[in-house]
Amino acid sequence: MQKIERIAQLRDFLRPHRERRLGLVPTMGYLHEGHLSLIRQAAKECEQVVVSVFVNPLQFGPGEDLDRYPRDLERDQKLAGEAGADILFTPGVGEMYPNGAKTTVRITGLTDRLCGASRPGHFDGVATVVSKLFHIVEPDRAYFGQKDAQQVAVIQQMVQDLNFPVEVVSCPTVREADGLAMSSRNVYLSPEERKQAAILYKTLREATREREAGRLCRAAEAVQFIRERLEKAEGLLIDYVEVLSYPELEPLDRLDGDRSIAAVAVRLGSTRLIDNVIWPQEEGTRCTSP
Ligand SMILES: Nc1ncnc2c1ncn2[C@@H]1O[C@H](COP(=O)(O)OP(=O)(O)OP(=O)(O)O)[C@@H](O)[C@H]1O
Ligand SMILES: CC(C)(CO)[C@@H](O)C(=O)[O-]
Ligand code: BAL
Repeated sequence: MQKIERIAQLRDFLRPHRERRLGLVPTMGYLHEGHLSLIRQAAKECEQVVVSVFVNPLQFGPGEDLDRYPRDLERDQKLAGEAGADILFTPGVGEMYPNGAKTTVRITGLTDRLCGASRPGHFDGVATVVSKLFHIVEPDRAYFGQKDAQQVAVIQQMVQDLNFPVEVVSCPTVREADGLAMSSRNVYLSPEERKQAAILYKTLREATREREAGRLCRAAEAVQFIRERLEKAEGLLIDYVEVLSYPELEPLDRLDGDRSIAAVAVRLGSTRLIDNVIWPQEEGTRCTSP
């Protein structure tokens, strides 16, 4: 496993191996089983795997947790290597944005809702850095987690619109034993908040069961069902609860037609957590540009 910090060095390293199928797993580091599942999937499908670790300042808003975002490159290198990564790409901010960030990639529409609405500019930052990573690495496949379902939809749209020759693979959300979606930010939770956090997936699962039993037929009913339960949880502040079409993220009436997403974002103390389920339930998707 090679750790590379410089873009030019990464390109030199990859150049002689361009005939090999190359997988990219973009991350912000502090790796956990969720990330490792993406790396293992990439290693299964690709002959060479690049994992990027870059805490991208562009996707953090003012007052967000850029400065305290957890970091441990040494541990990331060990875990990524064990999971099957060949290269850990760890550029600094100056390497990625030597001129500041004068060029921005913006996907409209899809980014108006959910985290796009509650974190203005977030997806501009994500799309900009992911398009840079696609240009730098030129992967055949790129792996993302369904935990960040809106991010997957946004990247798929970007790949189609900008004709990136890359297949976007979305992988199922990996969860703790009590159902909490793994996230680097879970380390911010106090022991009490950590217990409370299980309510997110518990509620989404209950809603899924109700929908499958035919007792939740409309998006508005599902939103109300989820909201009512989350509102009862002590110390938890709802950012959003939405049920939309997926991946279009358009408002929906009935739930028995198109694929939909039930997505939630909450605050527990100083920690913002997100989770979602896709209805009908599925195990990740694949999408290539036309
Ligand atoms: N629990 C998980 N299961 C599957 N994929 C995940 C999980 N958590 C993160 N990922 C995916 O890993 C990639 C890198 O995510 P990131 O480094 O932001 O991790 P994170 O744990 O989601 O951190 P954050 O706390 O910032 O949400 C993204 O594609 C993300 O969707
Ligand atoms: C895709 C990503 C690595 C871009 O910074 C980030 O948004 C993330 O970790 O999900
Ligand atoms: N996993 C999404 C990255 C972010 O929250 O900034």
